Parts: sequence; structure tokens; C-alpha cells
Amino acid sequence: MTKPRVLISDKMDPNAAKIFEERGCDVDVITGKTPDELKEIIGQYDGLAIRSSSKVTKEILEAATNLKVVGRAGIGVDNVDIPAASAKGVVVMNTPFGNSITTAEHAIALMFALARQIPEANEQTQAGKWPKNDFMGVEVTGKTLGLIGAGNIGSIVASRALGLKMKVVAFDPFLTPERAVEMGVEKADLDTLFAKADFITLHTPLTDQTRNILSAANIAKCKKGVRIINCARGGLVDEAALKEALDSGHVAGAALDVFETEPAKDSPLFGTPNFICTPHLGASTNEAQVNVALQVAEQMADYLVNGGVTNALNMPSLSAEEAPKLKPYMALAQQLGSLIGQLQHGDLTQISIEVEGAAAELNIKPITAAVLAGFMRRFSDAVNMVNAPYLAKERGFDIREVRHDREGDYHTLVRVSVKTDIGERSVAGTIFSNGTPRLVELFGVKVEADLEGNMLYIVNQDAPGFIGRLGTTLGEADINIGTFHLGRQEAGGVAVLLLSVDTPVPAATLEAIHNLPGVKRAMALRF
Ligand SMILES: NC(=O)c1ccc[n+]([C@@H]2O[C@H](COP(=O)([O-])OP(=O)(O)OC[C@H]3O[C@@H](n4cnc5c(N)ncnc54)[C@H](O)[C@@H]3O)[C@@H](O)[C@H]2O)c1
Ligand SMILES: O=C(O)CC[C@@H](O)C(=O)O
Repeated sequence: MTKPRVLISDKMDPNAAKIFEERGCDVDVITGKTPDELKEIIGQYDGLAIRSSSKVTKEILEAATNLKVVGRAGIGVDNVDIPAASAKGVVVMNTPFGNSITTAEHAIALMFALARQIPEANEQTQAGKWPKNDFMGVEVTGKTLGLIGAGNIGSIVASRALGLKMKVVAFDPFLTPERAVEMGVEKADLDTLFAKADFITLHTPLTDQTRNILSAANIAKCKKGVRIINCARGGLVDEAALKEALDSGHVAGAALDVFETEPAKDSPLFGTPNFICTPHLGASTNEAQVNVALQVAEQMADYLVNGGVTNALNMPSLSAEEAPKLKPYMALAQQLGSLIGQLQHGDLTQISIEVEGAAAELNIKPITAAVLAGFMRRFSDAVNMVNAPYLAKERGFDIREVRHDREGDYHTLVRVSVKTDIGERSVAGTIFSNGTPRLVELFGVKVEADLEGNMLYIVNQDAPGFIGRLGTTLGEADINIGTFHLGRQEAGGVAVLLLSVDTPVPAATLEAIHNLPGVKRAMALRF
């Protein structure tokens, strides 16, 4: 088997390359490429490991003909076009915890730097001015910290602030009252936070809801003398409004690690008294960079080599322990999805995935994604488990997942049903003890078959002599039968035949089969 190839395109701790190699990948470290240069080489790679410099745009993804995974050594994935990656079937992963402590510590460091005006005091002291009377600071003890965003980093900032004997008021629409109690913070709405906070620190992603969350109007609602810290994303604070508020003295100090446009080289904020900044250094400690590099390399190699999915933003997670257990189920699910997709008639409205027995103990999300990948092949060859759920949603299909505790005739069963404007139909399969998937039911008829290669599906009225006539028709077309599976509802009733054949069945032979007495339907299938 050829080794997966990975490109590390941003500066990253060398441990990442080492891990890729140890885990069975070939790795190239090529940093500093322009988008056009990256476009030229990206087609050779199965994986792309990045920090924030590489922009994984739609154009880059279009050129990435072999790409399976993009791994961000860090949290924010604003430099990756996730919808385009999903549509292309490329998994996007990040490392959501590796740099959280480091970034939280940077926010606290900036809070102290603001409270005691350390950067300016340092500059003037080193200029020989000894400005002892010019820098009257404020204590943080007893002050209120307004926390906007109480996720991973926000909650670490809160715990450090509480340790400094501050009060913490948090605004986060997803913060539950129980979690607020657990964190020791007061949950508040934004206006209450503005009214109470002596310091405000931001820890949200940049979204339509959070863009300019500190707008001119909101800054005006803050206490006079508030100090603002942003170590999350540029664009959360309206930089022009912040400049005005610093100039007027309404805001006593502001510290930005992130800017609306980065690299920020000529911001109007530069040179403003009581303004300090760092060049997006939130995650820049040895510890954090080792953490995120190791983590991204482990996650990406795990996906490329074993199919494990961790911290993916566009695919359900699948641990390295789960992956081997789920592998036969995913093969079965894909085959069932493909079978029902090839046989489906009418306009589809709903797909249901039911798991029963041992299958009900498993993570159903990857099974669903595999069913959809098989099913959606009827629309495009470029479908996989990553993009199938998106494409299915795009087409408005109602996807249902049902877990049954009961064990039926089989110790484990996956059933896929479709609802269309002309009715409902289902297929079901099991996993044998040797791990092979097997179809066990097709549209209500018990029929056992391995779904692989070229197959022929025939529905006929059960009658003596039919199998002989079918064999002759195939023989005359020089088509060799591999396996033969027959199921029927009752003697003389409707029978279902599934045959594996060594070569594809041409249209003329299908037509001849269709014309045999008693045949209701004949279709060539491909797995
Ligand atoms: N400066 C840096 O170098 C650096 C380093 C790491 C992370 N970051 C950034 O820090 C931010 C926070 O990271 P995290 O790991 O804590 O993320 P997280 O997902 O754990 O937390 C984000 C929190 O924001 C909350 N949120 C979402 N919408 C909100 C809204 N409208 N108002 C208030 N809260 C809202 C969410 O509920 C969540 O609790 C991200 O933007 C990330 O990219 C920056
Ligand atoms: O890689 C970096 O230095 C910044 C990372 C940070 O912005 C993140 O979102 O994790």
C-alpha cells in the first residue's frame, strides 16, 4: 500500500513531521508558498497540515485532487473554506484544546499590562525618563471582569480571574445556569455585563452574531474607564469605534492580539495612548505549539492510515478504537445505501437508518454517513462519507436514525428504508462472525447475498423452468455467473434473484432477460 503524503505548509513544531513519519505517512515541510504555488503542488497530497498563514480556499481545494484531510494546528478555522471542503469530501480537523491555556494566559497577561501600563512604562524607563509619577495603575482584585464567550478559553480565563479575586460576569448564549454556577461566574445579558465590567475580555468565534459585538453603540454602554482585551478574533471589536473611545477617555485601555486585517501593519490604533497590541501571539508558547503540532499530526495520520476521525468540523467523530469495530458496518451501510439508491423508484422524501442488536451499541453517525455515501452515488461519483450528508441535506432529504434495543433474527442488523412519493421500501443486512457484511432482506423478501462487483437483480413470478432459461440467456451472452441468491415470499409468489456476474451485463442482454416469461423487473447493479 502506498503511504499517504502530507504537506505541512505553515511553520509548525518539528514534532509534527516526526509523528507523521512514525505513523506511516510521507511528509514534506514546505512553508511560505504563495496561493498560486500551493495550488501547483497540492494535487500530490492526501493531507494538508496548516496554522493560520495558509488559506485553504475553494480554488486551492479544486486543485487538491487527492486531498482527504486538512488539519489546523490550532482552534480557529477561518482560513479554511469548510463548505467547499465538505462539498469536496475533505475532512477538516482542528485541535480545540492544545492552545487554550496559553491563550487564556495571554489574555490575563494583557489585562495586567493594561492595568499597570507596563509596555509604556517599560519603553519610557528604557528611554532614560524614569517616569515614576506618570503611571498610576489600577488593582484587579475586587474588580469585575466581563467575559464574552465562556467556552474552552473563556472558562480558563474565568478560573484565573477568580483566583485573582475578581468577580466574573459572563455573556454566552450557550452558557447554562448550571455551568455558570460550576464556573463560579454570574451569567448575564450583554447590557448587564457592559454596565458592570471594569475589564472586558472576548473569547468567541467570529460569526454574524459576534462581528462588532463591541460596536460604537455597545462601547458607549460600557462603564467609563473600562479596559478591553481581545485575544479571540479580529472583527469582534469595531476598531474605529475603539480608537474614538480611547481618544475620548471613555475606554481607559485596550489590548488587541488580533485585528480585523492581519497582518496589521498600519492600524489607526497604533500610537494611541493606552493601546497595546501583540501580533496574534495568543497561541505562541512552546507548550501550546508542541501540543497542537503533536495533536494535529496524530489526528491526521490516524484518519489517513486507520480511518479514525477526531475533532473534525465536518464529519462525525470516530475514535481509533471505534474505527476497526465500525469498519465492517460502514462497508455494509455503504452497500445497503448503494443498493437502495440503485433500486429506488419515485421521488425520495425520507431515508431511515435503523440499527438493531450489536449495531445499536455503536456510534450511529458514521453508519448514517456511509449509508448516505452509498445512496448518493446515484447522483455523483465524487461522493464520500464527508460530503454525502451535506449533499443529502442540500436535496432536502429527511434523514432519520433509529436505534432498537431489541435483538431480532440476527445478532446485529442495519436496515435502510426510503420513503418516496410511491411508497416505502427497505433493505437490511448483517455482519457475519468473520466480519463480512451480508444482505439479508430486500424489499420484504429474505434473500442472503454478498453485494460486490457486477450484479443482476431480477424480480419474477416464481415458476418452474425460469432459472434454466435465465442461465441460457446469460450463457448465450457469454456472461459467467459467480454467485446466485434466490428469495421468495412464498412458492409460486414473487421471487427475487440476485446474481453476481463476472462481467457487466449489456443492455441487450438485460432486455432479453426482461422479455423472459414471468420477469417483472431486471436491472444491472454495480458495487
Ligand atoms: N489569539 C489566538 O492566538 C487564539 C488562540 C486560540 C483561539 N483563539 C480564538 O479564541 C476564540 C475562542 O476559542 P475557544 O477555544 O474558547 O472556543 P470555544 O468554541 O470553546 O468557545 C467559544 C464560546 O463562544 C460562545 N459564543 C458563540 N456565539 C456567541 C455570542 N454571539 N455571544 C457570546 N458568546 C458566544 C460559544 O457558546 C462558546 O462557548 C476563537 O475565536 C478562537 O479562534 C485565538
Ligand atoms: O496558530 C496560531 O498562531 C494562532 C492560533 C489561533 O488563532 C487559533 O485559533 O488557534
